[in-house]
Amino acid sequence: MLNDCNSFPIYLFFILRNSSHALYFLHIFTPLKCHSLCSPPICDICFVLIFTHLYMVFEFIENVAHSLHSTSHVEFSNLIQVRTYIVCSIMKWVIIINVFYSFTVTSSSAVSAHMVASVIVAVVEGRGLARGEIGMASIDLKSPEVVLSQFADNTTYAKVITKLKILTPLEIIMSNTACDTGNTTKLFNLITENFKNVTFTTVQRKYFSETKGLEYIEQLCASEFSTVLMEVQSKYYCLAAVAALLKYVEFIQNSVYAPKSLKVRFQGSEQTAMIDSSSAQNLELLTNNRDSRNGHTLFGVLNYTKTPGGSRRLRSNILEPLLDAETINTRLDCVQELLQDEELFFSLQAVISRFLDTEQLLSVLVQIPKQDTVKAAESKITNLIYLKHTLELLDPLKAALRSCKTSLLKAYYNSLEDKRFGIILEKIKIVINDDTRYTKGCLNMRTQKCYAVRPNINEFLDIARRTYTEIVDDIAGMITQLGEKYNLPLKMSFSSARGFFIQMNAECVALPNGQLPSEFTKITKVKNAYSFTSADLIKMNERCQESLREIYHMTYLIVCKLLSEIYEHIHCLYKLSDIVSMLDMLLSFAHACTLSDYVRPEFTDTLAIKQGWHPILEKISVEKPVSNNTYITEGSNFIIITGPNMSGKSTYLKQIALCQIMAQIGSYVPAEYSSFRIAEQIFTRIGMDDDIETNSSTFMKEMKEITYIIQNANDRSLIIIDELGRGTSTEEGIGICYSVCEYLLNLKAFTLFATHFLELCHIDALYPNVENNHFEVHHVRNNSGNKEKITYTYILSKGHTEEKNYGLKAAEVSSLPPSIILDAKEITTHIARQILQRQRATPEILRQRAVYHLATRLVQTARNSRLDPDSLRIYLKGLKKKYEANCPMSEEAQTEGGQ
Ligand SMILES: Nc1ncnc2c1ncn2[C@@H]1O[C@H](COP(=O)(O)OP(=O)(O)OP(=O)(O)O)[C@@H](O)[C@H]1O
Repeated sequence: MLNDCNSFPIYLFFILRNSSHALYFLHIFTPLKCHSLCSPPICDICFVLIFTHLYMVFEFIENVAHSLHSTSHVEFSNLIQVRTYIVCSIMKWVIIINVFYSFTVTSSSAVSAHMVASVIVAVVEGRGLARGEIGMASIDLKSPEVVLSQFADNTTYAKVITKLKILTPLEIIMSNTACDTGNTTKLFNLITENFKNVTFTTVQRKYFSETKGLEYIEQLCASEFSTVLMEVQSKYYCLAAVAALLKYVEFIQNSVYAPKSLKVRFQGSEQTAMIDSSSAQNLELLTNNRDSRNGHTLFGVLNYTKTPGGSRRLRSNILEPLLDAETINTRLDCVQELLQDEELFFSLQAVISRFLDTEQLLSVLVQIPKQDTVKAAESKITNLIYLKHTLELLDPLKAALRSCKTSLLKAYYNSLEDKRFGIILEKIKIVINDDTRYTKGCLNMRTQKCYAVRPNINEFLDIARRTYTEIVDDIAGMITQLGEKYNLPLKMSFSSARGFFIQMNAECVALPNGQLPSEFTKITKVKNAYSFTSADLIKMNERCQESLREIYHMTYLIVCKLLSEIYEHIHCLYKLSDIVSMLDMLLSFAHACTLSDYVRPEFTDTLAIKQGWHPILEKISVEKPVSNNTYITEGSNFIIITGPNMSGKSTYLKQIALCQIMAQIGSYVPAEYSSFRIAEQIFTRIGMDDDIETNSSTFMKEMKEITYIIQNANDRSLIIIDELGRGTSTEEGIGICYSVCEYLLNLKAFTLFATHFLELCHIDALYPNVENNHFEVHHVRNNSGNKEKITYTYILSKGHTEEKNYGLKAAEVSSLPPSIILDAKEITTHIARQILQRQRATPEILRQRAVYHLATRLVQTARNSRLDPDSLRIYLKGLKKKYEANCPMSEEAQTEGGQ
């Protein structure tokens, strides 16, 4: 039964006296992690509790040691005693520092706290002939939305892995048949390999039942989203997955979802652009390759969101940009209006920043706990206060949106006119006090919860509250008396861990013997502030807790009744959370634009960027990056980019992909002008400089990535390839690059291909749709005139680079010893001479090559033109045969030319 913080039985409270002991106990004696909202292996609360307990133990020993010294006249120089005293003091401080550190870390990462994984995914694969057919269902524990998907995947299971990486799951569930002893499926192996840090759970195959899945959806799906039933009725695998998922979530959360309360959505892979996980990593969309903590990512550039929902939405949009130009333009219209109307921007931002996590709120509201624990009661009351707070923000939100002009903002305004919001608020106001509101600080919130329900609704509640008030007053009175007794400036304080305690500023107080009166216990001192308690105060705290538990229990019953009355209207909150997160994201886009001169993108058949720059580089560097132009059309859809090392090739390639993603999520773009063709997939193959793998595995990684691109690319893809073939020998590298290029040239995908193999540049002679571009560098001789220095312009120009041996030049700039560079130069010249000799050919071979290249080019032109390709091919084949009959090709030319 003890499987998580949320679900441990209530009797533990009594056995262990209070919840903190219970949590502590639970974490020590159960190896399972918390499933609620804390991350494995132990949640922050329990971490602090354990340290608090350790602290108390050491404090006790320290006090004993100290009192021995003062009372029994034992020499303090007694070695054991001194040691005990010192060790305990040190341990005490270590604990304080650790707890302090844990809080600092928690607060510093508060911005990203909502990014902590909270998604559980169930995956199932078809068997026999249906192998490769994948069903997936996921639920975010912070949001009551179930997302289903079903698709066919190939043997590399790239789609499943990509989808899972986008979801960043906390836990993955699969059927136990996927890993029968000694007989694991390929999908199982791939998932466990790729998600090493994710908890993996297998459940019996019988729970993957499509009939049960359909029943679940019929029961739980809110009527507004019930059309999903039509979509998924015959999608057996996603139904099977959702059955196992919901059963499992109910089990771990120890609660069931209220009927007709969940949003259920089917997500086909065709609505959003696909970005595979390694491309997302290469492009530094969410994590920076050098430092996973810093915000030098596309997310970091665009994230000025104020709510957790807004930030989650931005994250998911970056990973899955939109495909529909109309929807994107609707978003862009909003961003434009926000940029033009400053008042609208600031008033909207002010309201949005006051919203709490609406999705999480909904998620808790639609769950019915299986056991009525104090924690469950407290959480329901808190959430009702949050709900009131959220609904009270609707009027200011509507006021901010009232004068807006764009269709999306107007639609949002109209959605907020939904009468159900008013009905819910009215019902809440009948039961809950008008001045009950969400406030910061645990004592404030405790008071709000305690007095939330109006008086005269339940007379026992009123009596309990009076008792509670009297105890709190008694505590305050007792502390004042203690202050007067000892003539000390004592203050009453409260923390959720300690309850009420006493604080004193020691700055202007001279303590007799430098010590507090012996009546005070559990003394801690941080800077100049003493915190302590007394035996009486501890007793009063317990009485206070007791009466609070009663209050919570009675309030909970009233709140549950109220919630049962408003459940039927609660689905309008899905709409609200959608509106809030979307507005937050659009405001964030507008905010990013105000910090840098971005431009509104257009959507055409051409990728044209005038003076575009890299958005992340701009954030990192002091100076604005050098901007460049890009022009890719169907007629010239394959750009080869050359240039010396460090000239800016990779940066340029990434910049284009980032601009494309920004445009497709509805953001403005870092450029003077930009037009994009909607990309259905964005693929990148970019070598990582800090790859610690061996050369051979780097090569295998390259091959895997390129295979993935070849298998999945289509005419509407954007493909970025940087330094392919660098993990093997030059000849083989060129060979691989050449054949990959030829394959990709058959597609109308927009491809940018950066390479150091200058031999590839000649491919433009065969394919008219290939264009060569290069990065210019300048050579400057130093004062003595014998050493050359390269200056990088980062400017892209037409044609391929004329630079030779730039690797050697780059090496010269580095700290490689001059003798080695001299050797390298000699060897390079020798090899180059040998290659030249091998390449020398007779005039006849040269003539035949030229004719053959012409024929191939004609075929290519025919392929790219809109003429009837079959008749043209027959005509050209005839021509070729005729030519071969009259003038047979040499063996060399034939092998080179292929068919
Ligand atoms: N447009 C730019 N404006 C300013 N600085 C730039 C620009 N492009 C690149 N740089 C700087 O130059 C450095 C090297 O760029 P990059 O890695 O793109 O070169 P590269 O040609 O791909 O090098 P290599 O061939 O060795 O991989 C970057 O880290 C960046 O600091």
